[in-house]
Amino acid sequence: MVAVVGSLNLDLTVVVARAPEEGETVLGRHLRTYPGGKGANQAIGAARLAPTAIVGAVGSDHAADVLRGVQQRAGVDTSHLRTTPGPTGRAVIIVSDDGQNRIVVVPEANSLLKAEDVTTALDALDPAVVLTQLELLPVVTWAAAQWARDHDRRFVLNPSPVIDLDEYVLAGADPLVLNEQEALHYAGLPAGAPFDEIVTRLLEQVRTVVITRGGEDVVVGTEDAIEHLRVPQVDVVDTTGAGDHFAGTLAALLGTGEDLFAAARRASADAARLVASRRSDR
Ligand SMILES: OC[C@H]1O[C@H](O)[C@H](O)[C@@H]1O
Repeated sequence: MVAVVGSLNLDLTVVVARAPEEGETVLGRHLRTYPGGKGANQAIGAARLAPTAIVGAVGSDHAADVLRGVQQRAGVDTSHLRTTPGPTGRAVIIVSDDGQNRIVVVPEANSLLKAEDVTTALDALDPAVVLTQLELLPVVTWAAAQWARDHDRRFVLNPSPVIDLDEYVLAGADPLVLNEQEALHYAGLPAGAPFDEIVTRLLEQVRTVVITRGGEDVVVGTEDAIEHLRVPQVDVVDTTGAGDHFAGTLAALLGTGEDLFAAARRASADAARLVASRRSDR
C-alpha cells in the first residue's frame, strides 16, 4: 500500500496565448475547475497500480465533496482524509498555449492537517511506501519522514513547491523526485550548472534521485550509477499535474518491488500521455 500524505485543491484554470507580464492584462479562454492538489493528483496516479490511501485535509464546503468523490472514484482510500472547518484548498492556474503553467496555491484546509493526524493515519494504514510533497506544513512533512524512517519504510519525496528543507527530511528520500529548477535549488547551484554536478550534489543529501526534465530525459541517480533515460516525444498540450502523476506512478511501482530505473521509465511513459492531453480529456 502507498500512503500519499498530501494536499487537495480545487484548481481554477484558464488557458492563455501567453502568460501576462507584470502590469499587463491578457485575454483568456476555457475557464474551468478541476480536481487537483499535488497530493490528490499523486494518489490518483498511484491508485491505478497499487492500493493507495490519501492522508490529508479538506474543508467543509462543496469543493471538499467534489475532491473526496474524485478520490473515491479513482479507488483511493479516503478514510484518513480529515474534514476541517472552513474552505478547502484552492489553486489558480494559468496554462499558456505552449502547455506550460504558472500556479498559485491557497492552502486553506491543507494547512490544518497536523503532525499527529499523519502519525495516527500511518500507524493505521501501515504502508510500504510513504509519498509526500511540500504543500502541507513543514511539521507534517517531518512527521511523514520520521514515521517512514522509524518503521523502515520507503519514503518518496517530491520537494515541491520549493522551500528550505530540513536535512533530516531530505536524508530519508529514496528517491527525491523533482524537476530541473527544483534540482538546482536543492543542489545549491546556478542555472546552467553541469548536470552530473547537480546529481552528485543531491546524492550527498539523499539516498537516490530522479529528475524529470520535460521532453529532454529523466535522470536517475543512485550511489552506483547515474543514467539519463529517454522519454517519449509528444506534442505538449498541458503539463499541469504530469509531475504529480509521474511521482504517484513511481511510488506505486516501487511499492510492488520494481527497480528504480524500470519504475522511472514506466512513470515517464505514463506522464507523457498526460502532457499530450487537456485536463478535460484525461
Ligand atoms: O502540480 C499541479 C498541482 O499543483 C497545485 O497543487 C495545483 O492544485 C495542481 O493541481
